[in-house]
Amino acid sequence: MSVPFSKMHGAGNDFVVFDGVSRPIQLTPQKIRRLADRHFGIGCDQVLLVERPTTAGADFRYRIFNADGGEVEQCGNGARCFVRFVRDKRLTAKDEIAVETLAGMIYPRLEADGDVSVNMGVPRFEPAEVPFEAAVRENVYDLEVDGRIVKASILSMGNPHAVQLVPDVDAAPVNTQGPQIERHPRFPRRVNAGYMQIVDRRHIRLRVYERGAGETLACGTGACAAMVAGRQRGLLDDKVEVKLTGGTLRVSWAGEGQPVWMTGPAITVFEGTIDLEKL
Ligand SMILES: N[C@H](CCC[C@H](N)C(=O)O)C(=O)O
Repeated sequence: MSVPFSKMHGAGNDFVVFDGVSRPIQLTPQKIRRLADRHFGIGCDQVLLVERPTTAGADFRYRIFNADGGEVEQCGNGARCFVRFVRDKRLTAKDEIAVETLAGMIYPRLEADGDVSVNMGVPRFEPAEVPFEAAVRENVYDLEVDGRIVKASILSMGNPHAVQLVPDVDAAPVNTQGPQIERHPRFPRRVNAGYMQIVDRRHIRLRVYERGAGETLACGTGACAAMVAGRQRGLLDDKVEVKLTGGTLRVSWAGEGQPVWMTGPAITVFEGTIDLEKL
């Protein structure tokens, strides 16, 4: 049975998006891996499935599957593409949408210039969210990797992040050390490994080795986590431009207990149909 999909990206982090509202769509981990495969499938970092909400007050439920087939709690670039998708598919006429995710509610908003802003919720540091005591100052922890100690800010944007400060992202060991951090024994649900270079108090450069996807051209929750980490260390102001390989995101955070806002592009590249039974 052929199913329509949209191929989309947010700053180069790319997605295959399905409408599970108009008709139910069943996706298994094996089918997700095939869909995400850049040779045997369509190719993407994550697959997004839009569904009817299961909680009162939500307009939609939005499910996120990494290229490795695992379902995860949150995806920032995906949330922006979700808004573009439901508006273009006329599944809603709202500008601000209440969206249910595994990490709780988020509230993305379509801006007049076509960009999308997302209230990504309050960053979390407690042990239930990250497997470290939150007593450490600025949430910077020692991680032993390859016999050496690396210092990383550990926090959750609904999904777990370990963010390091590096002098030059171009020279950062994203694809050698990143996989080791992703699967570090201190992270029972694995983790997204961020490498942040501070340009000045309002500009950072960032690369992320994503849990379940590898290095992506952009990571929205990673951009939020990096900005929070930098701000907690007293190195960043409350509004920051995050330059990633695939584009630039704008992140703002007023501080402890406040939500993080992220703004950036959401692009539909092409539409297609695919027979999921043949995958
Ligand atoms: N790899 C992430 C999910 C996608 C996040 C990223 N694509 C974003 O834009 O936030 C994780 O396993 O938590």
